Amino acid sequence: MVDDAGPVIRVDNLRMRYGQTDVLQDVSFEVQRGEVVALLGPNGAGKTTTIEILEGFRAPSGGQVSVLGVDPLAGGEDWRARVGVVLQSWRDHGRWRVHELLDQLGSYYEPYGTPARPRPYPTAELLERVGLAERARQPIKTLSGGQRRRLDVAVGIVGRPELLFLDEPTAGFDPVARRDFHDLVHRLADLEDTTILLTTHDLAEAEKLADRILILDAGRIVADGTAERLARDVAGATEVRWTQGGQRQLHSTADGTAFVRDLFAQYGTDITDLEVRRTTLEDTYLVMVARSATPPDAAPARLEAAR
Ligand SMILES: Nc1ncnc2c1ncn2[C@@H]1O[C@H](COP(=O)(O)OP(=O)(O)OP(=O)(O)O)[C@@H](O)[C@H]1O
Repeated sequence: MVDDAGPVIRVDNLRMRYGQTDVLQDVSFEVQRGEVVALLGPNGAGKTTTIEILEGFRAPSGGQVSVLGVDPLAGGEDWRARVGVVLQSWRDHGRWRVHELLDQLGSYYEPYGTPARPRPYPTAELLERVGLAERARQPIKTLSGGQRRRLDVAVGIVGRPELLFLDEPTAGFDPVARRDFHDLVHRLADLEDTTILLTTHDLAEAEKLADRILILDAGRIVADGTAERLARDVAGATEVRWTQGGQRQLHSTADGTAFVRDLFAQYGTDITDLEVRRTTLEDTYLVMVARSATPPDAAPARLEAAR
């Protein structure tokens, strides 16, 4: 029985152990319908393992997982048809033409179409969306690395999924392909109400795409919130730099505008070389990951705040 009322993803105290090594330890989070969530973390943090468990490709060692109201290990064909997965590059079927692969995979979704969610995505429209329209008749093995990755994205969304897992989707994309992909994600989320969980090492990309950020480090969730909230928690959301009396000054604050107003009210023309910069997700991420590596009794890591 599929439950559409609750969160699309619910993870409670998820644990994963390979041999003697705990790879995930008490991981808990939820993803609501229509949310775009970025799962970030250093190499080996457990991101792919988490996603593979949510996709039903791996059995966890402990805890509860529910995806679209179903335990992924027990998900049937109708459940799988609602979930899109962008895996590592599509290496089989190299002799097939691009459109043939999408036509073939798309036909599998036909019985699962509804008036509100026609399935599959028409191949021509899909190829247009992922920027492969001109490659439709080309054999897959002749595509470049970035073009294959675009095809991977097309394969992931051909069934017009309600929930889409993207594991490092833009690895190998050129800047134009990356921007097109960002437009596509916004379109899927805004127009098709697709819930998206993605991993990426590109923090600017995560900041641009995600409604919410989860940071996983050494198998534990160390942060969960919007990029703005995490920035405010770690330091001020804004960094203000200026020169006064020949000295360079730096201050982190939650409200850059109010701070700058006060600064000018107090010191007026003594202030020169003013720069106001929002704390980026990269700043926040680096502090969060450094903090989680710090022993509990040591002083917490903080962004530098002079003044
Ligand atoms: N099948 C397996 N058997 C044993 N250990 C594994 C297996 N799969 C993954 N691991 C280990 O689990 C840990 C987490 O791996 P995972 O691939 O989930 O990390 P990740 O966060 O996706 O990393 P990356 O950013 O490098 O892709 C790593 O230490 C990895 O070596």
